Amino acid sequence: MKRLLAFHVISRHTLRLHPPWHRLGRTTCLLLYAEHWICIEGNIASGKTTCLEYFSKTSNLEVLTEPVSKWRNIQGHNPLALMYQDPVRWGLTLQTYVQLTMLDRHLSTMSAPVRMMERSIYSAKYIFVENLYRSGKMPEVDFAVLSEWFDWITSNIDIPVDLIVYLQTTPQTCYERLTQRCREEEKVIPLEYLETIHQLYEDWLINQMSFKVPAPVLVIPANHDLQKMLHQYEEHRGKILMGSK
Ligand SMILES: Nc1ncnc2c1ncn2[C@@H]1O[C@H](COP(=O)(O)OP(=O)(O)O)[C@@H](O)[C@H]1O
Ligand SMILES: Nc1ccn([C@H]2C[C@H](O)[C@@H](COP(=O)(O)O)O2)c(=O)n1
Repeated sequence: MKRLLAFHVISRHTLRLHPPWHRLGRTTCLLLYAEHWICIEGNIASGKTTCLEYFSKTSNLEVLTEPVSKWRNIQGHNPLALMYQDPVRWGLTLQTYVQLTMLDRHLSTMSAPVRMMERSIYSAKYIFVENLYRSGKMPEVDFAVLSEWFDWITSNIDIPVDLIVYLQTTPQTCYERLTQRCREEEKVIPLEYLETIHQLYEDWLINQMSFKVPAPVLVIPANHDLQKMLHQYEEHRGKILMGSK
């Protein structure tokens, strides 16, 4: 359901940001200005950033990429690399920081009525933390601390999501794209890791049998080459951006 931004509109000066609207009455403006929050979800290297880049050219749309650069450099430390080197020791460190930075993304001031965000605080917990814990690489006490933090955040803070776009790939496709992208920290990732992440995503968003899904899910098959992917994004543009059929 869309939220009407009565107080948002006034406090964030969005009337000033969208000049043509100042000619309408305030009530009309408030009724017109509804937020639409989209989260792009998918396995590692499934094409999320590429999808966001494509939609970033759309007017009245704000794109929020995952804060990976922060995860690779916090005051000179690289918790992403540390986590891949020794997940038992550094999993909690990375995931605590991921949770904080994703929350910060969710709560950042909106500059456009439609917001497209890469992943979410939900997938951080339901996919990556869950994976560390289930694979025996996160001690129970670390998992308990992260879970209490997550439960507190999601029960006390409104984190709006209207649509989840799931880029559905095979783990093999992701493995090939990840190898081609060649991010230094990820060179240690085996195909089996991507298979586990894939299964967690499928259980969450397709089978809907693991965790609560916070919004309707639009599945886009994403094994295709770039040209076909862009074509699909165009085909689904209305559904993605406005939630229309
Ligand atoms: N449809 C596609 N076909 C082939 N390569 C792709 C496609 N989409 C993205 N890539 C490439 O795959 C790599 C991972 O894509 P990226 O968008 O960074 O994934 P993510 O953000 O999901 O990790 C990048 O090198 C990107 O250029
Ligand atoms: N909660 C998370 C989120 C992401 N990661 C890792 C996975 C990748 O190595 C990297 C960025 O992911 P991408 O955008 O390329 O899919 O961060 C994690 O470990 N925990």
